[in-house]
Amino acid sequence: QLIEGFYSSTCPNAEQIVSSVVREAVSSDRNIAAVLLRLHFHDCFVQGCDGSILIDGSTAEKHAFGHQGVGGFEIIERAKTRLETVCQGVVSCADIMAMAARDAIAVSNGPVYAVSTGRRDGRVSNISFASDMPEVGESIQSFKDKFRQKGLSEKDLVVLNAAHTIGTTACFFMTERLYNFRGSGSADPTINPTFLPELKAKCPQNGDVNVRLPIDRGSENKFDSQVLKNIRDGFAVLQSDASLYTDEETKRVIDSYFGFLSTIIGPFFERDFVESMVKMGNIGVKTGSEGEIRRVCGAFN
Ligand code: HEM
Ligand SMILES: [Ca+2]
Ligand SMILES: [Ca+2]
Repeated sequence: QLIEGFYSSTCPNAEQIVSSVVREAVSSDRNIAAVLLRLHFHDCFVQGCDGSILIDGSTAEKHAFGHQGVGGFEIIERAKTRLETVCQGVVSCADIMAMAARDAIAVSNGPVYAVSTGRRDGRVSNISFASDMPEVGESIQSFKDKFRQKGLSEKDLVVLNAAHTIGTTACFFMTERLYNFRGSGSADPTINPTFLPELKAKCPQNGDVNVRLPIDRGSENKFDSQVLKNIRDGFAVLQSDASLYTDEETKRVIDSYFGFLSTIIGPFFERDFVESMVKMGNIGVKTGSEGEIRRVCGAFN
């Protein structure tokens, strides 16, 4: 139901406005690209891609534990404010996030693609509705189930997790993996032994959990398939990423991008990523007369 260029007559500059807001934000802080990409994912996984995550208030969804560390709200609001001055009440906050994620990928040297629009903003945002968010320490089976519930395959699971090719994580998400993996009292055995001391040095036990480290070692600002190589070689930073190589099915997906013929006949990571992003951007969308077009992204009308 979404279409490319939904705003081409009602707000012809919509995409350009979002893109310039994203570019400005990224030029003052590179990591904003990753933040915006993650924001769209977190929006889509709870109540669909409907802006539910943007609502302010103490009982709102954004405060759910599953959304820990999510940000970029002020960038979306800035784009919304500019859009309201040129086309009042036309562009949804849900679409702004989808466009911003697309632009964030592009500015990180990732694939450029047309984003479909026409999403409307939801009227529900509740702190207790975020249980669909996958959390870093869950099992691979649980990740498969949670993606499957959203209509996403094992391949989508792998390819979308490769969004971790850009961005950072707080040590907060590393503690269990480094010091008490699944209750073992020691580190995740899949961590390459040459990498473990490096990770432990960055995130010492009982150290500051707010310290951040790149998720894609050596390539955190570039949108590429390095993250999949890192996962294969034991250089995954997040436990959830590492778990993708502990399962036959998801392992096969990762390996498929490095096969002998993959550079010639595919599969091609960037093309597959776009395909999966488009699927993710369609989760539970509200269209037509459903929902509303918010005046500000942080509040219902
Ligand atoms: C099993 C699924 C996933 C899990 C468990 C997971 C977990 C995490 C965690 C723990 C972080 C660190 C957050 C922080 O410290 O602020 C993170 C960051 C990130 N995630 Fe995921 N993630 C998953 C899937 C995805 C997907 C599908 C996308 C997008 C398509 C995505 C995009 C990102 C990005 C771009 C960052 C970096 C954010 C930043 O630099 O602030 N993730 N993820
Ligand atoms: Ca949502
Ligand atoms: Ca990278």
